[in-house]
Amino acid sequence: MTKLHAFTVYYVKKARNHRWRCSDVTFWCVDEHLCNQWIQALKELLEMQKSRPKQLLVYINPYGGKRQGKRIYEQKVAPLFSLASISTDVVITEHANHAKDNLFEVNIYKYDGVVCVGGDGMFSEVMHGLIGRIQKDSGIDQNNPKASLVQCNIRIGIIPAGSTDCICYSTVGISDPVTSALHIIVGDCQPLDVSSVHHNNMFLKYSVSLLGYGFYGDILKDSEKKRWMGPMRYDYSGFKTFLSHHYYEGTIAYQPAKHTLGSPRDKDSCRTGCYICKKSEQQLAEQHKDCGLKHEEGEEEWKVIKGKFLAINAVNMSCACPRSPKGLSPAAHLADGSADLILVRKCSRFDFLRYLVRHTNQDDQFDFPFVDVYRVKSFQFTSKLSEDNESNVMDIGKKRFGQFCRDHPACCCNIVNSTWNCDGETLDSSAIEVRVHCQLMKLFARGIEENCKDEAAYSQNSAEQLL
Ligand SMILES: CCCCCCCCCCCCC/C=C/[C@@H](O)[C@H](COP(=O)(O)O)NC(=O)CCCCCCCCCCCCCCC
Ligand SMILES: Nc1ncnc2c1ncn2[C@@H]1O[C@H](COP(=O)(O)OP(=O)(O)O)[C@@H](O)[C@H]1O
Ligand SMILES: [Ca+2]
Repeated sequence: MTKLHAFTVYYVKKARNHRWRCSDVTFWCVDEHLCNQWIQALKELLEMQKSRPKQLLVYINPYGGKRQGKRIYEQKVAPLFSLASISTDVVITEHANHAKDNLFEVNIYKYDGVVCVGGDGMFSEVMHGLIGRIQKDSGIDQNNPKASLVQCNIRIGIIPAGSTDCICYSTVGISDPVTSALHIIVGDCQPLDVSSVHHNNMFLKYSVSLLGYGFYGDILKDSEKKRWMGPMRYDYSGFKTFLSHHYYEGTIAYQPAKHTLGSPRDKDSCRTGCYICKKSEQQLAEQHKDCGLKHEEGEEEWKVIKGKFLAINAVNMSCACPRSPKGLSPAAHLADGSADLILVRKCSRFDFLRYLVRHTNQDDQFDFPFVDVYRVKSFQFTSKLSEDNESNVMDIGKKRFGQFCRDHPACCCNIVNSTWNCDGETLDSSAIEVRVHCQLMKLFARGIEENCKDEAAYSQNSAEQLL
């Protein structure tokens, strides 16, 4: 009988396992003026949310993971962005390094954030583009391993469409494109530690998830030849690498992270609004203030370990992913200015398997006599082979034996080098120097939220997050 007026509110609904969904509710009203007042008030409230992005630059890797990046973005993400009035410039990459190079050319400062659709490798590319561009614009030389890098305030959003998607999983709690899109829309912000990797005063790469030598380096190297297999390539190469059971000899020197409150053996992990990250960042800033710039990090205590290792893993975050929901170091922190250095010494195949299996269950993977874990702010690695080469102890017999071993990898010998797996990209050098830069960049995420047991709390919270 009477004409009804209406408006629809779209909001975030929290579902199980850290999944977010977009839901809507329509309000009806007979009074047109009242209806418009409500719409106006809601628009003004949204306008006040300054952390929400309005303009985004999007890079899509059409070949990542199961090659679904373009479809995922167009079908699941773009409609949400347009609902939230976010305007986008979309680049579908045509080759590796396209996104990275592009970030050095475009006016990045007009965007509120950069979104990458792909896996950890694609994220790494975008991160290198952004951090590299900011350093270039600020006149910082990335080749200087001691340079104090300029923080990047342009946030990166990850729409997972890759093979491992560990960075997304470890910062959101799930690899789900819709959940990640909603975190971008509500303007979440999660600072992230970044490690710089150098060799002989030459910048090689940045790393945020896994920097792995031995087991994970060998898996990556083998799996690159099997890209056609998609994400399965890692299981195939993982199995092969497990059987080959290579160990590598080398020396690690590290500086313990004294500013952090936590330890890698803690029972509690990094969660939204993490107190340990906040406190550790403050203490690090105070240390820097107290010591002034004259305090050289090189002067601080270094600990040295020599040995034969099946794997050397340095992680800036837990590295949780669907394959291992608790990750390589379950208590690692996203933004405490430290990395967890995990050393897995030579052991039997059976023991190594026991170690691997503990990544998938509740048992402690550090509780083995052949596994050590340290929280560090920097470390260096030199393989036995490069040490020998550098000191010119070139034994012809050893060289021949090295050749023999390359031809017969089943012999498990330790003469050849492995490669470093740096967030899913291989590094050219085996000798590296690594330094953690506290909170160098920011993501559109909020860390993993504490599991909410009470279902009612989900619906109560949901109303706060209007789109
Ligand atoms: C027996 C089962 C053991 C399962 C152990 C699983 C441990 C998984 C830890 C994964 C840490 C991942 C760290 C993240 C790395 C990514 O940055 C990086 C790049 O990702 P992107 O391709 O998306 O760009 N990904 C990777 O380097 C891949 C890591 C490979 C993980 C697969 C490991 C499978 C191991 C299978 C061993 C099988 C032993 C079987 C013995 C009978
Ligand atoms: N158009 C493209 N063609 C080929 N390689 C690309 C393209 N765009 C990005 N890449 C590269 O592909 C690599 C893997 O991408 P990623 O999205 O991480 O997929 P995956 O998780 O399957 O490894 C990255 O190193 C990236 O530089
Ligand atoms: Ca960290």
